[in-house]
Amino acid sequence: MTATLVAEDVRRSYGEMEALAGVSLSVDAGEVFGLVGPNGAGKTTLVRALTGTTDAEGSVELFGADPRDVDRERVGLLPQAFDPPARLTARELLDYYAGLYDEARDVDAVLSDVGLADDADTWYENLSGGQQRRTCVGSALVNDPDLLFLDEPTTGIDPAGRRALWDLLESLADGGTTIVLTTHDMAEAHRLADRVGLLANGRLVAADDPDTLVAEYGGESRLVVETAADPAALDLGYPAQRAGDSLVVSDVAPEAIGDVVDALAAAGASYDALTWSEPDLEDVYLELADERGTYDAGRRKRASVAGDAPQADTDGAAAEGDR
Ligand SMILES: Nc1ncnc2c1ncn2[C@@H]1O[C@H](COP(=O)(O)OP(=O)(O)OP(=O)(O)O)[C@@H](O)[C@H]1O
Repeated sequence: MTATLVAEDVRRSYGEMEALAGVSLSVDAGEVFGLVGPNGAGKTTLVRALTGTTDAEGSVELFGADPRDVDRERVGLLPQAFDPPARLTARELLDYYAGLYDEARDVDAVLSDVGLADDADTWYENLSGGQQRRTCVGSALVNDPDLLFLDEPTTGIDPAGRRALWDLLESLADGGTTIVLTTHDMAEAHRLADRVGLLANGRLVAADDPDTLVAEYGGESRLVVETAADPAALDLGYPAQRAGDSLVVSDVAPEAIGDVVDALAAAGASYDALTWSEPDLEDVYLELADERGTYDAGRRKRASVAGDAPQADTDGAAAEGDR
């Protein structure tokens, strides 16, 4: 497989602040690479370094060349912050961007791809936030790029529109387009990305296919039982800890849920609800981005303000019950 993008030891500081602390990354032709990480982790700075729109140390090559020397017909970029002229219609804006390229796609086809066929003649300023974002996505597609950078493309887009955009990105990837996508939506990253990279404090702390990341870092399945019962008085056969109004029972396989129900019945413990969930990419994110502590601490603080502090437990997973 040929690498479309190769970055080595990319560093970028703003004054004393090290936004990128040495990121190395390779993305193959036709691959979709999802970049996730907390606010301020450096995702946008990395996209800018990879596209040559900010100066950075280290080396970046797109199609074997410096990003600033690459034929711009081959690259599409949707920046996170994009503020096109407000008094142009969606069609006029895409016409304008299409005019910057020697070979552009048919603008009506792009408008249709991003779900704007019916609103194409509305001024940008009169489009809703989600429609504006669709217009911006369209502007990154007009040159039919071989390599597409999308910095939070679905922010503000409604669920149906988001899924339509996912379908569009999947069809582009199926057609061979290489895509680098940043997102805070873990379902989006899992669905679209062949590999997900997690950036934290300017460092890529993991990069792998989503299922491998979940298996490696997602932790155990959880059975959340809404009950006042004391776990010490139950013989559940699985580790259980209290989290607010619930017991979180770990590592119960779906076929063993009945055993837990039987154990609750045997102890005469009543419960209001029972929810089983598998770990997912969000658990990986919380684990690797070191956000689990922040999340739980926030919950403990809110609960104690409400006078109902969840009981702290040994591994800090006190409040996982209602995720
Ligand atoms: N132009 C700039 N001048 C000074 N500091 C900057 C600049 N751009 C980014 N930073 C800082 O660099 C760090 C990384 O920012 P960046 O925008 O890359 O994060 P991000 O992961 O994209 O965040 P978000 O998820 O909020 O979009 C932050 O601390 C930010 O304040």
